[in-house]
Amino acid sequence: MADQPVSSTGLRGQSAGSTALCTVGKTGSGLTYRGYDIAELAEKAKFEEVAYLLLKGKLPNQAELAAYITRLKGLRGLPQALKAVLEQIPASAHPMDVMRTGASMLGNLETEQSFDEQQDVSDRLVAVLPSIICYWYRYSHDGVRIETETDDESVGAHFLHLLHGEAPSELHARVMNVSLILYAEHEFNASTFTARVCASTLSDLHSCVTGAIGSLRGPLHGGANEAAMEMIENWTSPDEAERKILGMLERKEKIMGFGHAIYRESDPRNAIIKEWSKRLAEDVGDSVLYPVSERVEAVMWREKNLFCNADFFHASAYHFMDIPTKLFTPIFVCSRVTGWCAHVFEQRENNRIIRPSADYVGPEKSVWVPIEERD
Ligand SMILES: CC(=O)SCCNC(=O)CCNC(=O)[C@H](O)C(C)(C)COP(=O)(O)OP(=O)(O)OC[C@H]1O[C@@H](n2cnc3c(N)ncnc32)[C@H](O)[C@@H]1OP(=O)(O)O
Ligand SMILES: O=C([O-])CC(=O)C(=O)O
Repeated sequence: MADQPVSSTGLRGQSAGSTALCTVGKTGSGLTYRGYDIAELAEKAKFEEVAYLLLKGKLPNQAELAAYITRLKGLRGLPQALKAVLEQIPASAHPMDVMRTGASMLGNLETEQSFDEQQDVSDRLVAVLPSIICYWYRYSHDGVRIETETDDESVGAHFLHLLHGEAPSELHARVMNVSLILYAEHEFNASTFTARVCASTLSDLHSCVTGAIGSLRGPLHGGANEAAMEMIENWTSPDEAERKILGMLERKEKIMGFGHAIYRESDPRNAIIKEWSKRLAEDVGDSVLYPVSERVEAVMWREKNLFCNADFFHASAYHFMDIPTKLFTPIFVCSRVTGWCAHVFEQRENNRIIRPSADYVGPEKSVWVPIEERD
């Protein structure tokens, strides 16, 4: 890569295929799912409606949505063999590794036998991923074997119910709904591209999703919401936050939750989750974390013209709902699985194996040296 201009590394700015699912940054800061603006979806839709839109190709009518919600509710149970695997994973494991193992194990137990089953497999994944992470978390941390088949109407409420052992407040269920909508889909981001590359070999859906979870785990992608929380929770006042951020910038450290590969002006998801974070801060009587987060946002803009991406205010929002930091990125998985699966369907519909070329920068010709003569 040494001779490549920085602007073209990481495939930046190059089209790697087409999609009818999503536009990102088309006017510098916009985001649409199948043509619907993210702000409208976050205000008016249920996450399950958005999942339907992405996976089935159109918004459901009332009867279709009711049937879809009932269907998802019926798919929340965990097979005994999967519970047994989850019970083996220590409390010290990273929950994203648990998600990866959970998705992979499910692929052993409920293997996608043909692409005709892809809708069923994706519905099952949407319904069961919250059960997987919460079953492991409650077993490994609290020693309880929870019943994952709740009657909650939404994926978000189901998640919070399993995590906290009681149905969530209306406010928390609402914020989870918005959060899951915001995270559902984002064109050719790293994890989705991973899923599409895997799909392009005609592999199964569980393999595509398992690979995508691995890509989402990193702090430059989905892992940034956890990394942002680990940073801001150390600061007890906006002034301290400002001093620390200036120091980090001086040392050329990356500030997690800021910047974006595609957006140039702002990430449209930020204003939405920020507003909900503010509502939650008021609800819990916070006078530190939200003001600290706002100051970090202001300093980053003033110093570097860098804006918050979707992850930054998700950190405080999730924290205010009493969600342990290490479960932040798994929630992202519970949402993005809809986008991943929809992209796999799209890839399969018009497939050619994804196989780019590389610019070779190694030695021209190497001379073989017998092993006993090597230094
Ligand atoms: C849901 C999501 O996945 S959103 C992304 C979540 N990830 C993060 O929040 C991690 C922090 N952010 C970053 O690392 C980057 O902004 C990325 C990975 C998101 C995008 O990377 P790139 O496309 O390479 O960023 P971009 O080309 O815009 O960077 C321009 C400059 O800003 C700097 N920069 C970008 N983001 C940051 C940041 N968060 N903190 C400090 N400096 C930054 C870069 O180092 C680069 O500086 P340079 O020109 O001196 O090398
Ligand atoms: O698009 C990206 O590169 C990262 C991102 O914001 C997402 O996946 O939601």
